[in-house]
Amino acid sequence: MPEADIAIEVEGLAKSFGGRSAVKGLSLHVQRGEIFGFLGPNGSGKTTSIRMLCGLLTPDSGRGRCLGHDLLTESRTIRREVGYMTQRFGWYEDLSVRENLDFVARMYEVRDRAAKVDRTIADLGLEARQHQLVGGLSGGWKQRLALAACLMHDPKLLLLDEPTAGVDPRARREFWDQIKRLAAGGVTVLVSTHYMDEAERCTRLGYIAYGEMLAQGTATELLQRFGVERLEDVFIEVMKDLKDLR
Ligand SMILES: Nc1ncnc2c1ncn2[C@@H]1O[C@H](COP(=O)(O)OP(=O)(O)OP(=O)(O)O)[C@@H](O)[C@H]1O
Repeated sequence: MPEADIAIEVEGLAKSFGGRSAVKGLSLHVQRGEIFGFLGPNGSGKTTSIRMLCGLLTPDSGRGRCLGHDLLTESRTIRREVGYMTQRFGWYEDLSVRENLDFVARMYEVRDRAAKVDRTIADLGLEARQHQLVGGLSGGWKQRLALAACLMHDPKLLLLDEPTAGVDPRARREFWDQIKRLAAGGVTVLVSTHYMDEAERCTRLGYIAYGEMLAQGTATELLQRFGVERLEDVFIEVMKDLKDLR
């Protein structure tokens, strides 16, 4: 596969905190334009993995590349080129929608900043509320704004950590429509989720528990491999295998 077609290729990434292992040897290959879903119980290492992939956390061991840049030596470049949406959106609640977006655009040194902020506000349909404080927006709007903000510098790789937690079904559907459009345009997406209907929308899935990637594949492959009909049952089977191994 030509290198340009691979967005993420990492081998054996590991990270411990205070002697406790959070991620144990994560290996992952994600092709450009894929939507890769991270599934796993709370505390299984999804956020830690995502932070290593976007250059925010240095792995204790392992190696690899994101968007062709070395994870260990070019983490600054990676940080500038990926869009990372955290579980908590991290808005300045006492600044307006426009001020928040302008801040993000400055941080990423977006060219034609004012025009980009204007376009983002128009795309969101938030013209009438651009001067409203973010603290007064609903959860659904904050989430839309968060996605728009992490797209301002036109990243080729999006890392989304439980991006739809706590938003209503309609907002989730709109969110996923946008993700599909972005992926069709060549953006690679890695998304962690606890929702099985979202897992079904991913091109491939990885199940993580206790810091280990226990199974990977398309939804169809995983259902066949474990002889079950629903993705949540794959999860149960994966956890059973884990118990047998311990
Ligand atoms: N900065 C940190 N300092 C100490 N321990 C940490 C830190 N970050 C994560 N951990 C620990 O590492 C483990 C993995 O956490 P992580 O947040 O990566 O899991 P997760 O799969 O994203 O969980 P969730 O679904 O709840 O978000 C947990 O035991 C967590 O307490």
